[in-house]
Amino acid sequence: MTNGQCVRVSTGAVVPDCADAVVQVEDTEIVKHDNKEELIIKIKKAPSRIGQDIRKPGDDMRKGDLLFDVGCILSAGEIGVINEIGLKAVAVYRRPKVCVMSTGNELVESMTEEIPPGCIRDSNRPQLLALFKSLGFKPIDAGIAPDRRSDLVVAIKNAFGYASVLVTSGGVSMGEHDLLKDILENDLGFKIHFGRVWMKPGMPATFATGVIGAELRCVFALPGNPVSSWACAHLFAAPLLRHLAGHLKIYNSRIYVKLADGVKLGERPEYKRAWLQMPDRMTGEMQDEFWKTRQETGQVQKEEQFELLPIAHITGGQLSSRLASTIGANVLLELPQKSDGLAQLERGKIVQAFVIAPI
Ligand SMILES: Nc1nc2c(c(=O)[nH]1)N[C@H]1C(S)=C(S)[C@@H](COP(=O)(O)OP(=O)(O)OC[C@H]3O[C@@H](n4cnc5c(N)ncnc54)[C@H](O)[C@@H]3O)O[C@H]1N2
Ligand code: MOO
Repeated sequence: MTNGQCVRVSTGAVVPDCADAVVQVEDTEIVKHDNKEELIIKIKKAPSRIGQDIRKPGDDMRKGDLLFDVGCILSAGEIGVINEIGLKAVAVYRRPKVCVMSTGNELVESMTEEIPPGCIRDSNRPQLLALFKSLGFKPIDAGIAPDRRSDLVVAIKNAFGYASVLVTSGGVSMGEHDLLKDILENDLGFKIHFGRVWMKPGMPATFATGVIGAELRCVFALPGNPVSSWACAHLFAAPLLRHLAGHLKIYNSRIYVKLADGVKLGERPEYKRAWLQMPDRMTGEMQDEFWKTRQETGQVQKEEQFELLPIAHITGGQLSSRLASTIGANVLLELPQKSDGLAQLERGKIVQAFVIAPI
């Protein structure tokens, strides 16, 4: 190629050394050709600068750039980059294993056709197994154990043959069959770090650690009420598992949301299940102001000024037994307990919420 000449290149192809800009084919016109090759090309729109549409080696990343920080999650994009640069091996954390066990004489396998009087289907184990799997951990089904000391001791010891973290549900409140805490402390010699939390649902949530087979073991003994075990798994068990998986950010993201309806406050701080409705688009006037502020100050104004906060709809009845209140929920609203001056929150009030599922 010399002055006044050009060649056709495809996107991504090598540009000849002597060329210093690329013109898009739609900005050119063939003036003359001999049925095999273009002979004269008219450039309708001249390149605006030297180097136009040429990517130089090192434009995407340079030697010495830090691409992945310790504790980062290898999602689709990161895996793409690993392959793009031909990295043959990366050091990763092992997915933590977690055993899930239901306890209770009243429980039967969920697929049982005829449920004997006084029995119920075990829904906690399948929901907790599903939750841990969806979060990227390796859940192990440790079955149903009856409320009998000797059986529970054997079942817990067995579970620790498969994983160092055990999540149980049921048997942690005040009933005569609620043996878990006593067994952990007295039969297994575990230390109970907390055994009651001032929250709803999940007040009897228990966390204990101990040594079995020369290894540190952790137990979350969660309340049997299905929503209680579900909420405590999100709030307590998932952060520990994320920590073991090497995540730097172990807690669920917290965001501000606006209540779609007024809500009465309870005796305990409460995590209500809710789904988020994204607010309507900004009006034209709001948009003008939004962009003007951004241009002038480089700052985005507080979102609530633009009515941009998501609106939280509580998912019907919030009894700890009503597992259907988890259907479609993507946040846990953090509501304070009622106090002398505050018995309810009005519609439109802004509260904080833990994100528990894609919004
Ligand atoms: N006297 C008191 N009673 C209760 C208290 C209290 O402080 N004093 N706390 C209440 C709270 S809060 C909760 S939460 C529950 C938790 O009790 P447990 O953890 O001992 O759970 P269970 O009694 O075993 O079960 C409660 C409830 O949930 C059902 N359940 C249990 N496991 C499953 C399962 N795998 N799948 C589906 N449903 C399950 C069980 O049948 C009971 O109906 O205690 C309150 N009581
Ligand atoms: O705290 Mo319990 O979990 O209300 O039902």
